[in-house]
Amino acid sequence: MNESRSVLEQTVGRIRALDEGAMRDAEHRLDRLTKPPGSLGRLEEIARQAAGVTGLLNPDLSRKAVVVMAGDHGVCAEGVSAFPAEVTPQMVLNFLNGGAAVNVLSRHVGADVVCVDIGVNADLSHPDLVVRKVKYGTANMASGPAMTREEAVRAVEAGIEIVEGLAGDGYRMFATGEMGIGNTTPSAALVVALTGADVETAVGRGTGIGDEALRRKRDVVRRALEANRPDAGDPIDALAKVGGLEIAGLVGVILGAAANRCPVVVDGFISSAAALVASRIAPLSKGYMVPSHLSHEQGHRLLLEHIGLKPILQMDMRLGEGTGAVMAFPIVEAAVKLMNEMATFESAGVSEN
Ligand SMILES: Cc1cc2ncn([C@H]3O[C@H](COP(=O)(O)O)[C@@H](O)[C@H]3O)c2cc1C
Ligand SMILES: O=C(O)c1cccnc1
Repeated sequence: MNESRSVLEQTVGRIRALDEGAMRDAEHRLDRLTKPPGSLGRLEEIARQAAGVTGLLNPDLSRKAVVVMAGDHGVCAEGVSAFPAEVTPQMVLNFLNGGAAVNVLSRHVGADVVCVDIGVNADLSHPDLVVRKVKYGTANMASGPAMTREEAVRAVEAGIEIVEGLAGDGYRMFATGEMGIGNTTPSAALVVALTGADVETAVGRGTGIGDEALRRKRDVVRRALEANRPDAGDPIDALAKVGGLEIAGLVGVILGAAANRCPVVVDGFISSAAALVASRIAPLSKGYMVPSHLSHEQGHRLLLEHIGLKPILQMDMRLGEGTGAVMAFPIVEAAVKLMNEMATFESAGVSEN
């Protein structure tokens, strides 16, 4: 029976609810620590979540990777970004040479950057580049589907397989990152298609477009939804018609992390659009998501509220690449350390009340 199920179906089938017993043990432990109950705020919530995700009170999350999915977008032809599409392959080389913001932050926190060509519109080669190219960029969604359903599933499965490989190599915590000029446009289209949000709220300035381009971008999203009529009840249909290859790859990263009982830290607007799709494909995957920051991108607040994720940081960042997610890695590790290394009232001889 199992052989006939796709990698995606098998992966979704492996995702379990968080470990209630481990979360109860975590709560009990947190309440014994030398502090007023609840006084470590979100750090306590994160520690409890880490226990539920891994099934362990003291998981070692020190091996961590940000998976940066790169892909191009046919919709760039409509003038929706402040930058030209050539920047996508140029930035991929920058990631591989260690010079992008996500590289600096990853070195700072001890994380590895895994850069994946899942749909860049150029032939790139580098010993560290993971090539899982589904096609040379999406088609222009303003006039037809960005990709076929089969292509979308292949991109999701590439993300799953990359995380499976990394988990096999001992990685225990993941972050979502992306690079793809134009990708705030499909991200916003997915938000509108799957949440019913209005275009004015969901579509923002991305890399920093002016008022005229913003009007054009909103019109492009309306045209894409009109031309493709994505099915709000079918997340893969929406992903294929108005999504992107790197967004699909990140859906796979999130589902793969959840199936492997690893926390996955979700970056900004584009990554959260992937998280929305993942949560619709596999509602249980939500428990494995750790929100990182509230992006400056306009639609992000609504998107996170819709998924039910409360951002940890608010730094007015709007870069993507996984930068906000990587910044949150040490917070997750700190939460776990507090739960395990602090003295309890008993062990320290501190009076409780
Ligand atoms: C040099 C540069 C580096 C980036 N790193 C991430 N992005 C971010 O900007 C893009 C999305 O914005 P839009 O939809 O407006 O094109 C994505 O590639 C995203 O990762 C960058 C953009 C630029 C220009
Ligand atoms: O929030 C993000 O991830 C984002 C916002 C604007 C441009 N690129 C990325």
